[in-house]
Parts: sequence; C-alpha cells; structure tokens
Amino acid sequence: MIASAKVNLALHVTGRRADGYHLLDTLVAFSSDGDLLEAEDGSEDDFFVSGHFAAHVPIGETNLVTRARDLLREKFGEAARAPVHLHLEKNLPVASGIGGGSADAAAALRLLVRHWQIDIDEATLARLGLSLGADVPMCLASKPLVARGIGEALEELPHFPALPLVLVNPNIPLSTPEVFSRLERRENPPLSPLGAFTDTVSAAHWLKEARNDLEKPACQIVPQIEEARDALKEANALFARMSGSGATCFGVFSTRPGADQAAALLQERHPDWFVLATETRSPVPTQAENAHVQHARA
Ligand SMILES: C[C@@](CO)(OP(=O)(O)O)[C@H](O)COP(=O)(O)OP(=O)(O)OC[C@H]1O[C@@H](n2ccc(N)nc2=O)[C@H](O)[C@@H]1O
Ligand SMILES: Nc1ncnc2c1ncn2[C@@H]1O[C@H](COP(=O)(O)OP(=O)(O)O)[C@@H](O)[C@H]1O
Repeated sequence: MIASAKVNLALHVTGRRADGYHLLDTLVAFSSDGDLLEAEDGSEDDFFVSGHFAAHVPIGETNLVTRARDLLREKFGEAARAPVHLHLEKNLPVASGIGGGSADAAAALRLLVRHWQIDIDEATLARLGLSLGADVPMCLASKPLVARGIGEALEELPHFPALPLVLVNPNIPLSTPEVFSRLERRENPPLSPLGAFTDTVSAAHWLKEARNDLEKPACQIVPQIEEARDALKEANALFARMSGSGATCFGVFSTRPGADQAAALLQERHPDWFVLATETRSPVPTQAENAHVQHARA
C-alpha cells in the first residue's frame, strides 16, 4: 500500500487550543508517490525498513507503524492477535513537513484492518488515527481536502485537479513543535473562499494569494528553505511554497513533463538535495483508472 506524501498547498494558523495545539485552516493534497507498506502473515511480529531514508526511521516505541499495529491490538484484542510481518520502504525524507510518519501510520491502520478483517467504521478509524497524530486523519483520507481544527475536521474537495509538482528538501530535518513555538502571530485570517479550481492554472492562481504561516519561523531555523523555494521558482514553477512545518518545498508546474524536466535540472544543480517530480492524486479518476475499474468489474 502506498503511503502518499502530504502536501500542505496552503496552511493558515488561525488560533491555539487551551492544550497548546494550533488551529489550522489548510488545503492539502497527496502525491502519487510515497512510502510503501506491506503486511503478511508470520510466525512472530516483525518490522523491517528498507529504502533511501531507512536509516532515519526511529525503530521501537516511537515508530508510527508499530504504534498503529499496537493500537489496533489494544482496541480489538483477539481479532488483531495474529503475528504480522510489516515491511516499510521509506522513500520520503523524515521530519520534513510532508507527513511521511503520519502517512505510514494511516497506511498501517488501513492495511492491518484489511489484513485482520476488522470491522471498523471510518469515523472510529479516524479517531484512532488522531490519537497517533494530528495529520493521521487527513492521511487516512489521502484525497484533496481542507482540514480544520488541529487536522481532524475534514472537508473533501471532489473536483480538485491533479497538480504536477516538484518536491525539494535540502535534507535538513525540522522539528514540528519547534516551528510552531516560533510563531509570532497565532491568530491569522483563514483561507479565502475556495475557487472553482477547474485546472492547474486556476488552482495556482488561487494558491498564490494564500500562505503558509509556518514558513517564516521555519526559515529562521533553516535558512536553506528559502534557497530551495527560490530554486523551484527559477526552474519555472507557477509558484512555490513550503509544506507543513518544513523543510520540504513544493513547486506547481503547468505540465508533468515540465515538472520532470525541472526536477532533473534541480537534482543536477543540487546533488545533495531530495528532489522528486510527482503529481497530486486527483479525486476524479483518470481514464486509465476508469478503464482499470471497468476491467476489474467485468
Ligand atoms: C504542521 C503539520 C501540518 O499538516 O504537518 P507536518 O509539518 O508535521 O508535516 C501538522 O499539523 C502536524 O501534524 P503531526 O505531525 O501529526 O503532529 P502531532 O504529532 O500530532 O504533534 C506534534 C507536535 O506539533 C505541535 N502541533 C501539531 C499540530 C497542531 N495542529 N498544532 C501543534 O501545535 C504540537 O506541539 C505537537 O506536540
Ligand atoms: N514511520 C515513520 N516515518 C517517519 N518518521 C517517523 C515514523 N515513525 C515515527 N516517526 C517520527 O515522526 C516524526 C515526524 O516525522 P514525519 O511525519 O516524517 O515528519 P513531519 O511531521 O514533519 O511531516 C519524526 O521525528 C520521526 O522520528
């Protein structure tokens, strides 16, 4: 199962709860690329991590995949008892504002619910996810959406277009709480009313007027974020911004070949950066997906 990267196309911090968590108004989409998680029967539990960023993944009690497994066991007892081998291919940089850990947790919940054939409704699954992290409910949805509250109030956007993107990270991890703690203002205006978003250009036009309120504090900690964002603009992105609490930046491109070309150029100029050409997953099935569904139904 793919654990898609989460991209906060816009992120407005609108307040703070009494417990210190920040209230957000964020437009989010998910990329067609990400980590990969697989589950199969085993004689005992096992968790194996491979992939480019495997060495950065914490193993043990803090790992979000094994925490998701243990949470289902706690909640469903006997039904979730069978030992399971989990294999994570870690392709996304860790602590980078694209929710790799949360996406892995969401994929683990979905995969294990299927593996153990647990009967659970979406609302209960989202509540369990939220107990693992504020981003987990949106990663469970993994569709274009607006998230409010601390990330638990989701409004799906059924007509949001697929956006060609390039993700760039200077390979410097950033702590989410540290970025939030440096915010100068916590009561900021919410997102403007959403446009019709018929295509990439209209979406990019609306997005340009929005913000990521975490970008300024993140740049104070990691100034290389500005360099990454500016490099995307120089590579002809329609616009570029930081995702989440950083340090990953994304550029929106008019076409997928344009994104591929820009990514190749950026990787050549910055061999030590993480650079990925991808696109956001659209809720509207592509012709190829439609054909696949029809074939599967036949
Ligand atoms: C900022 C965002 C935007 O999507 O993404 P990332 O940069 O992590 O990808 C999220 O809100 C991150 O969600 P997530 O990474 O799941 O956060 P959690 O593990 O629940 O919280 C980590 C810490 O971040 C802070 N936190 C998180 C979410 C939130 N709405 N307000 C906060 O103040 C809190 O200090 C909390 O202790
Ligand atoms: N499977 C996992 N993959 C990545 N990070 C994980 C995982 N499990 C736990 N973590 C921890 O979660 C934290 C947040 O990681 P991640 O979700 O990648 O970043 P962000 O919240 O900035 O998007 C990291 O500090 C990392 O140590």
